[in-house]
Amino acid sequence: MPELVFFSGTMDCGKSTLALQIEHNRSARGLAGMIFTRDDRAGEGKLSSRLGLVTDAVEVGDGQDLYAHVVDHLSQGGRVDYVIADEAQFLAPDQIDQLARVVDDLDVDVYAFGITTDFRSKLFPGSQRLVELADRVEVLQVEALCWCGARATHNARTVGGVMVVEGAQVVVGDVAQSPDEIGYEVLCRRHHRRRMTSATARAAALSPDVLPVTAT
Ligand SMILES: Nc1ncnc2c1ncn2[C@@H]1O[C@H](COP(=O)(O)OP(=O)(O)O)[C@@H](O)[C@H]1O
Ligand SMILES: Cc1cn([C@H]2C[C@H](O)[C@@H](COP(=O)(O)O)O2)c(=O)[nH]c1=O
Repeated sequence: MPELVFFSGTMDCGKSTLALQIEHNRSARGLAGMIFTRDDRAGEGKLSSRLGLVTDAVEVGDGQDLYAHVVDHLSQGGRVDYVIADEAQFLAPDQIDQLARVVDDLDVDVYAFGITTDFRSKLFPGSQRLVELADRVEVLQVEALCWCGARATHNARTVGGVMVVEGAQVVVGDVAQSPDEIGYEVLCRRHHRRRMTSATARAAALSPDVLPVTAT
């Protein structure tokens, strides 16, 4: 049975790498994929991984009907054996419904990849719809780690290394940005709740308040 699978995790846990591996293994066996993405860091119409691999993809626009896009391709004599949708958190809920329709009405597997929650730990609307509709939600096996060594489960947005909680839901960016840019850091829940990033933890450790007191 074809499936809608949602591969989810924090930023930087290997989702795009897995998407590219699925694409590689299937295309190596002569299968034809339709690859969708939206707002990848590498630029328009790209699906990229931090391991350096990149492939071309269809850049999804506002209001674009993904089911109609696949049907158009098929009706022009193209083949679609599977669909990959990266950065799926940026898709609209309607577009997730269209991907589910691709599975149900066209008998095509759809593999969607994305982060579940934003920097405020709120669900992205597209990810919420995926959780609601997917046949399976798969959490990636390679765990990203918080600075404390615990499994990272949350995405923090940072400015100058300090976690911020105000701002637009969508700001394309990366982990390990230069200090003056908006960046992201993955954290465990405990440190996300305490807004403690690696930089603020380091600063706290160096603060005289927490240095051992020596008798003079
Ligand atoms: N230099 C490196 N050597 C080995 N693995 C790396 C290197 N850089 C990144 N990675 C791996 O790539 C993962 C990020 O992959 P990517 O597909 O870009 O993540 P995502 O799409 O989930 O944000 C990291 O968690 C790490 O495992
Ligand atoms: C937490 C969060 C992230 N984003 C953006 C930042 C990146 O461009 C992508 C995630 O990409 P990745 O391949 O999973 O690293 O999402 C955002 O716009 N808003 C957020 O709250």
